[in-house]
Amino acid sequence: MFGGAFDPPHLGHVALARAAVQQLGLDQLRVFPTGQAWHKARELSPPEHRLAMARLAFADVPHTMVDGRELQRAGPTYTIDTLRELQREFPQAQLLLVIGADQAESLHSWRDSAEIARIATISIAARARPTTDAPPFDASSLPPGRRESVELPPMPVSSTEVRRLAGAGQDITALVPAPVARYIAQHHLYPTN
Ligand SMILES: Nc1ncnc2c1ncn2[C@@H]1O[C@H](COP(=O)(O)OP(=O)(O)OP(=O)(O)O)[C@@H](O)[C@H]1O
Ligand SMILES: O=C(O)c1ccc[n+]([C@@H]2O[C@H](COP(=O)([O-])O)[C@@H](O)[C@H]2O)c1
Repeated sequence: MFGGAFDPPHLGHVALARAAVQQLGLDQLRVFPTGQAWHKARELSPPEHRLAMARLAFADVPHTMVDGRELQRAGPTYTIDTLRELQREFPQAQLLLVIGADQAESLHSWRDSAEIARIATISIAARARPTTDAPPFDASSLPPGRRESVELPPMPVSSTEVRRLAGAGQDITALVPAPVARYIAQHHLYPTN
């Protein structure tokens, strides 16, 4: 399971997905665009756009599919709900939760985080800090459970930066897959405020 707002999906997400499939030997990676992100201050772009962009972004990643169920669920999105559904659907499967190091730092505050860590192997990818003088991400508060690491060269890209550049009318083609850049332009997403 790899969840995110994907507003928009960028090359860091795609590199992380590829590395996770390869390094963790996954039979399948399911990408879940978040429905209502209770933990984000800003309102996310409409679900249909984030779903369409995720499908474009991850189309060429082996063993990977986009699963839109969190977008259809009423109320705030909780990862534990999705993991419980996956457990019921695939009772024989070993479940892994793929997250960036920034999310690993706050996972202890997610709903039912101890149960998340019991159900799924927490698989953490390194993530560059927004500024070079900031301390490294700290995953010491993770609840007990199985762990994996996903090696990823630091990719200093974020959806925030893509939105900022797009809003300023600047080139985003080095930061997002080409079909996503075209989609953003066609649908006039992220206009300047
Ligand atoms: N550059 C990156 N390197 C490693 N992991 C990343 C990177 N960008 C995002 N992730 C991980 O991908 C998942 C989904 O991230 P999300 O969709 O929130 O992107 P974001 O770039 O952090 O967005 P925003 O800037 O809007 O907060 C999270 O687990 C996050 O840690
Ligand atoms: O379940 C929770 O309480 C919870 C709290 C924060 C984040 N998450 C999930 O973590 C994933 C990455 O979140 P984000 O903020 O990096 O887009 C995404 O799938 C979110 O739904 C989940």
